[in-house]
Amino acid sequence: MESVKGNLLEKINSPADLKKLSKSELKNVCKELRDYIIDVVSTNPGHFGASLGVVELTVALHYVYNTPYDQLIWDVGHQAYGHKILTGRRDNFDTNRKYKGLSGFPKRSESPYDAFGVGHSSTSISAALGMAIASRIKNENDRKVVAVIGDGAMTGGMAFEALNNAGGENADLLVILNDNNMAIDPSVGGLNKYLLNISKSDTYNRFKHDVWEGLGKLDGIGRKTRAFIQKNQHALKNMLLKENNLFEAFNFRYFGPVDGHDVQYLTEVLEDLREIPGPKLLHLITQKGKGFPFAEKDQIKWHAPGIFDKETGEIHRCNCEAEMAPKFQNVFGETLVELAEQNEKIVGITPAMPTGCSMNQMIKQMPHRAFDVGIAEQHAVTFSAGLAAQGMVPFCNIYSTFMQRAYDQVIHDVAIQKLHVIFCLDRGGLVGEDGPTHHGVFDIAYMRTVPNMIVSAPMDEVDLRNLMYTAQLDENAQPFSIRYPRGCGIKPDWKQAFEKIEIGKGRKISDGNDVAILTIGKSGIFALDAVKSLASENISAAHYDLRFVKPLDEELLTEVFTKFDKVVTVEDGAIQGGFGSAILEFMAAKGYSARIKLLGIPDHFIEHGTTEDLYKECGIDTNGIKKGVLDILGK
Ligand SMILES: Cc1ncc(C[n+]2csc(CCOP(=O)(O)OP(=O)(O)O)c2C)c(N)n1
Ligand SMILES: CC(=O)[C@@H](O)[C@H](O)COP(=O)(O)O
Ligand SMILES: [Mg+2]
Repeated sequence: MESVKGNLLEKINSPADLKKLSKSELKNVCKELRDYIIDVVSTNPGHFGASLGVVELTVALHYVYNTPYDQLIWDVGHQAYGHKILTGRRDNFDTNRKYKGLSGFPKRSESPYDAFGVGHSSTSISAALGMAIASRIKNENDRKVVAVIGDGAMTGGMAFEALNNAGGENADLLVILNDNNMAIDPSVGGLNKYLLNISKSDTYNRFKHDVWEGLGKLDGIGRKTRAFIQKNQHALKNMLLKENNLFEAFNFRYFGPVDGHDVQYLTEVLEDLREIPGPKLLHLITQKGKGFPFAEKDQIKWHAPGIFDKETGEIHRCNCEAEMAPKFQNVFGETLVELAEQNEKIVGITPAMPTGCSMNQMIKQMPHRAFDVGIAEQHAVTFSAGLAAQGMVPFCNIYSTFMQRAYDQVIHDVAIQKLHVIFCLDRGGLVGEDGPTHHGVFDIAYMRTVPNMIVSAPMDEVDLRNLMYTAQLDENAQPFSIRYPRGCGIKPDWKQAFEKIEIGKGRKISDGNDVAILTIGKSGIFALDAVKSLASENISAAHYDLRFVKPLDEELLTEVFTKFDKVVTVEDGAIQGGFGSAILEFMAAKGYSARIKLLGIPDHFIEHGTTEDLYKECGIDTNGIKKGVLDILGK
């Protein structure tokens, strides 16, 4: 447990303690809080740069607002470590993201200060509006609600749906746009250009700053005049900027841009804004990684760096890379470039995860054929459909969990029209410390129900490459999904010549007589070891890697159900409607009868922890598979 340095933070067990301090002490609180976040995250890895960027905002918000009565919603929530530390979780913050420890994101069940559970982007304004309207209905007129949303999250369509509705309702809420010109990678799109223009517009800012500073020197009258300016600043801005402010077009009063690292100034601004009714947007300019030079300098790497040395900035590499087994994402990234070099119709699309999915390689080498569309999964899918409708072959890479956002677009815009879009669902399966908001465990079920969709999952990196190669062939011009896990595979020698895979074809990995183990995707790797362990107990288990969930390899399954009357299926995915369900459907349709055990994710949300902890909890690791076989054999 890292010890808190300095004597202010160690006395803050809730925002009530913070409020006892004078404004002049807040700067020191920020320093201690920032140092504590650096200390803990350097040894207990998690999201990093984002929390450092909102230290001052976090202190100012809990100083001015009456949390938890006033409600504070953090968009995505990866920047809420300071919020957690100030709201009674300082002493157990070292359990952040650990199995049975604190969640890495705000979570209603964890604290009354966590007004809304987050993890997926762009939800905060909608949730805040719901709370504001509820307060209005309940006549809780003194209750305030604040949504803190980043410039990246603001590119999510849902944010604009909420702005529109909030403006129409004339709801009393404050949206704080935390603009650091970064998502995980640099922010993209027209909104980014617009925000840069506002932030850099000298005319307005110079006037604003000079007048504001001048007024600051006059206490009483200064405050009142400042409040007057704030109340009427949109007219002032229009006059000076002679342009309609995007947010005011949604009937929001726009305030800013304001320095997000001046805690005293921020506190005063928030005190004024708290008393102004109606929809308001405060535009803050912050720096991701603020106060930690390595993170300020390389904001992408320090979004979630892993374990690091806080003195030298050296980041420890994850084990698998040390063992030279590549990450699945890197195999995807390199293979995509290789295929694009030989097929000029190939284009790449990622909704704001170029580094996360390794499409940054294609973006760098072929900038006219690879697109980061912002945090906009629904748009990414239909943008891909448009590309395919004109003969391109889009590789649309979306994390399995984030693809949940775009399910209708997959059906309505791609599958019904049977367009040749290749969905690469990275992070398929349990992802570990990000927990239930990020586990990609529903994609097998949700993709296999879609007509015209080919659903596949490689067991290793060689098969990932060959599935990608197969998917882009003209003969397979239809919707195609390939799901693969976070982290590393098992094949250091993965870079082999492409081999076409027959659609729907699975493979027998090893023969056996007592039981058949059927796996899909990375679960097959655990089955390899389970078969060996069972053999040492004289149990002969056959292992089949089905490779496709749809279409199923009916020839292989006929062999299985002809030979075996005991079958175990394994998937890193929801059992309900998943791979095992597909096998049951096959059995029923063909009239086979066998004892069958389905191993996978049970019908509840799996919390956070290491993937080892979680695979064990779900019984889909080597020991879990072995136990499943022993159970079905009655041993
Ligand atoms: C729907 C969805 N898509 C993608 C992500 C992955 N993601 C997490 S944080 C982030 C960038 C957020 O940028 P911003 O809102 O500006 O916050 P910052 O990190 O700059 O503080 C992304 C793309 C997500 N959490 N949710
Ligand atoms: C907060 C968020 O949604 C992303 O930062 C996500 O945690 C990235 O996941 P990976 O670390 O698997 O890329
Ligand atoms: Mg940002």
